[in-house]
Amino acid sequence: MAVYTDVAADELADFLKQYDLGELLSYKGIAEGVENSNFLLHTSKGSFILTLYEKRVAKNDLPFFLALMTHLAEHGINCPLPVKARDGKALRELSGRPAAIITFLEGVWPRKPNATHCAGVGEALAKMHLAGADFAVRRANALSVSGWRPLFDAASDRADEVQPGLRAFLAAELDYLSSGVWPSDLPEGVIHADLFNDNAFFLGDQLSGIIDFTFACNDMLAYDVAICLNAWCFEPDHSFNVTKARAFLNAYGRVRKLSQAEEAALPLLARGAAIRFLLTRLVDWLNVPPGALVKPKDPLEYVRKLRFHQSVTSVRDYGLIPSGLVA
Ligand SMILES: Nc1ncnc2c1ncn2[C@@H]1O[C@H](COP(=O)(O)OP(=O)(O)O)[C@@H](O)[C@H]1O
Ligand SMILES: N[C@@H](CCOP(=O)(O)O)C(=O)O
Repeated sequence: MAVYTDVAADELADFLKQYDLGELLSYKGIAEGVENSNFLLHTSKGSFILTLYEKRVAKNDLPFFLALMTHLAEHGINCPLPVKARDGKALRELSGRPAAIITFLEGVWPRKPNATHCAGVGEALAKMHLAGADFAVRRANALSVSGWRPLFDAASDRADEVQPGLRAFLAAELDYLSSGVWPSDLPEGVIHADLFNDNAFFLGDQLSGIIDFTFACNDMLAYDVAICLNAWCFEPDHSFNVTKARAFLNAYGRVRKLSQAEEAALPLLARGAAIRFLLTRLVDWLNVPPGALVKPKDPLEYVRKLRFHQSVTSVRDYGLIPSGLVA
């Protein structure tokens, strides 16, 4: 459950007076997510999500996220829209945190994703990549290679408390990934960077929309593919599900074809994507703020994923026939 900052009812009612959203009927903290404090609001005009931006989000980046959601929604991507207050501004402050209200998206995220869900996400991710092509605002990825070392430094002293040998494992992988092997010449654009199953909503097997753009940034499009491969294509026992990977990658490729270079880089990008989430989870695991209603996510899940990608040599292992080869 993620509520780091609580909001009192009278404070919220006052806050809502700045909007044209009617009267507050009820609100509650949302028992999901780990990054920000989220509340579901019911007003006389409908349902909305209130987000109070916390820890990892730099205030300067918030206009990027809000403008991106608006841009994507205007380009046919089903995602929440920031709600503007009467003064025309969506970004405000509440309980000492930057805050915004966004529209409520119908659907539920899949607790047990199947290959059809994976295909839906592949298609949506590729459409998002195309829709972001003419988004003019830029935001560098603060959690790419150069951002991993500070996370490691923040957690390394206590890493072995979580799993013996974890510190050395992470140090070796970081050394490898920062030794000049990380790609720099693949197609770039706006990436979601956190399209996990709790950020993709479905009605039945049909994707109804995507949420949570608080890690969105400019980076390699194939890196976003690698993040999803990790998030969607492993089983609860941490084995890789090649059927789901094939469904995801083929659906992505039908909308935006991966180049040969992008395909070839996938194992490396998936290693990077694995260590990025391993490290943020590890830091969070070791630093739960006292009193916060949050269930930190398991960093060790990503150790197993990382080991899998270390053993991959070809996209065939992901269920793909390499481009340029006849089936
Ligand atoms: N626009 C939305 N419509 C419906 N539910 C939402 C919306 N945004 C967030 N939620 C709910 O809040 C939860 C946490 O939101 P999320 O943005 O993932 O959290 P965080 O800000 O911590 O990353 C989601 O899993 C979902 O249940
Ligand atoms: N997806 C991340 C955690 C942050 O995302 P949220 O949407 O759950 O707040 C992970 O799984 O480590």
